[in-house]
Amino acid sequence: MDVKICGLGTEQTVDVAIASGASHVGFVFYPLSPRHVGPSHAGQLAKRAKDQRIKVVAVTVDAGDGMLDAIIEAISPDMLQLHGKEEPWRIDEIKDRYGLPVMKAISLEGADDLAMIDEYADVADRLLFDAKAPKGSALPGGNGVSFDWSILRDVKGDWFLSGGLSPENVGAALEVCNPGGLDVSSALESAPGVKDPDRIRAFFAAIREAEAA
Ligand SMILES: O=C(O)c1ccccc1N[C@@H]1O[C@H](COP(=O)(O)O)[C@@H](O)[C@H]1O
Repeated sequence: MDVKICGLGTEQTVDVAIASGASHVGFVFYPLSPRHVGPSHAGQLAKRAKDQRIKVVAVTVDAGDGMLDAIIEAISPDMLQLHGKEEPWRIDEIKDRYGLPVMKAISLEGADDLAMIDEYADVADRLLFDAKAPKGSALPGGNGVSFDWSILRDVKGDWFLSGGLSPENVGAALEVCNPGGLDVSSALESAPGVKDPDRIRAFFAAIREAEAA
């Protein structure tokens, strides 16, 4: 299973994520986020991951071409994660312009929201299901909020699950749905934006335990 550790900001935590088993590392380019990294620092972190053959994901929110140009120049990502309100036509445009795989985040609360899948399944290379942001949150993702995973029980495909995953609940999530990948951020932090190496290790230990059960 793919596992993406998102919102990394130091060489140490990039190394811990990779040593623990991450397939993907994510860098957040959204100034309102406590996990925001500037292109030059992200470039150094991304190089570290690429040297270890780990996929680098740039997380953006309704970014314009100028911002995407700068991110791609700085970190040469393997994938773009679009975590805003990007519509299908914009995803087509981004794919045409950059030739990179795109993962589109879809916010879910209840089964009615699954209709969004049809809208994006053909245009995005991968879908990522996240919880809807709480009212008033400045962030469209990275809120540490979960949703009812059972609505995904019959959803086919190689999608990523995210939204409030943690060492404590990832086993339960894997019992009720069948993602191709897991994406986690805020529950692995000791403070907003500060990843905790022990929490990263604990997340992978919990996945291994669930897979062995
Ligand atoms: O992590 C952020 O700060 C962030 C900001 C803007 C868009 C997306 C962001 N993170 C993504 O949110 C989900 C869920 O994170 P969490 O585990 O609930 O904290 C994940 O896909 C991150 O890539």
